[in-house]
Amino acid sequence: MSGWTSMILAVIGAGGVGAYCGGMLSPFVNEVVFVARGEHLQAMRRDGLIIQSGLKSSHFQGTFTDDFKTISQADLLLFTVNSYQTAEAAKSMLPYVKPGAVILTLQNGVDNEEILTDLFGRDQVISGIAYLNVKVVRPGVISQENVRTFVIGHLSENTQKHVEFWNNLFNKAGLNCSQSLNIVETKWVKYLWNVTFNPLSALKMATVGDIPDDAELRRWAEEILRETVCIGRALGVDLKQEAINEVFPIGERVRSHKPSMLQHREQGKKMEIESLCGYLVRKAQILGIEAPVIKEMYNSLLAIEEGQGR
Ligand SMILES: NC(=O)C1=CN([C@@H]2O[C@H](COP(=O)(O)OP(=O)(O)OC[C@H]3O[C@@H](n4cnc5c(N)ncnc54)[C@H](OP(=O)(O)O)[C@@H]3O)[C@@H](O)[C@H]2O)C=CC1
Ligand SMILES: CC(C)(CO)C(=O)C(=O)O
Repeated sequence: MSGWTSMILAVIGAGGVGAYCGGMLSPFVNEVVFVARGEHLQAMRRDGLIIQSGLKSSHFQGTFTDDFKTISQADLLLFTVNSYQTAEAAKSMLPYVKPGAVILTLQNGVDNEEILTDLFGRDQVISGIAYLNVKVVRPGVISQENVRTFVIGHLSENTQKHVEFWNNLFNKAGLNCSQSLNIVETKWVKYLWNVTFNPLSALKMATVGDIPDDAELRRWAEEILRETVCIGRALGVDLKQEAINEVFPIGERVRSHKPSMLQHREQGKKMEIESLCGYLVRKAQILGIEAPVIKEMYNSLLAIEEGQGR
């Protein structure tokens, strides 16, 4: 791969995570194409992208578009749509991704990689985790608070050089990034946490700290964790006991946090139910594993979303 400064970066889904990363990376590449839509796109076209971080507000320019043809010259593609949008966005970009371009997904969940590699092959996709707290506060404006840490890794050894490239680019832009030699396992460790806390918090409108404080909610969370570990291990993921033991202590450190699923419910937005619960329900069924609590979460959350008119 040539130097960063000659590279074109396309952000597929320039909402919170995508626009934040695209903006931060923009001084270090030749051009950034931000793929977005709706009012958020209109605002960025009119006023550029604004990122608010603490008291600082920064302004970024780029190509703002909803036309996937515009990504055809991109060398690097950052894939940051919500997981329920993955299949549709990936199919829309498929005809325009040039040979040799590398796609990095920073989405939550563990099912997006499967969809992307089915379409693009394992040598064109790498995976990562964003430990971030960003959101679109109003069209064209992203807020970022506290952490900004990333871990990325290959899905095929042939792409390790691309991982090193992205890792250097992120660090150059001040986005603390490290590499994992087993990104699937690293993603599952974050997934264990998300599955334990997000669905329950959305269902009960509870903060992270409310869950261990209530005996019944804690018992459910423990069951969800146990079922998820069972499914993960049956899928061949080496989930270590130390990582499992850390799930509740991490929850204690972020007691007042409202997981993204709860935030989405409160805002009347679609929740990542399929990626967090549906995926596990389907895998459990294929593997012949009992997962009654996850199944219950899944059905209850779908009913809530249905009730919201979706
Ligand atoms: N926000 C955070 O702090 C973190 C989020 N994540 C994960 O990152 C992923 C993205 O989250 P986040 O950035 O918050 O989500 P956002 O909803 O803010 O961003 C996704 C963006 O992609 C756009 N989009 C989706 N499909 C298309 C399409 N076909 N064409 C054009 N634009 C499209 C959406 O538009 P529209 O709104 O119109 O659908 C939206 O603007 C999720 O998996 C999330 O769990 C991970 C860590 C932290
Ligand atoms: C890590 C954390 C808590 C960051 O918001 C998250 O992934 C979520 O809320 O879904």
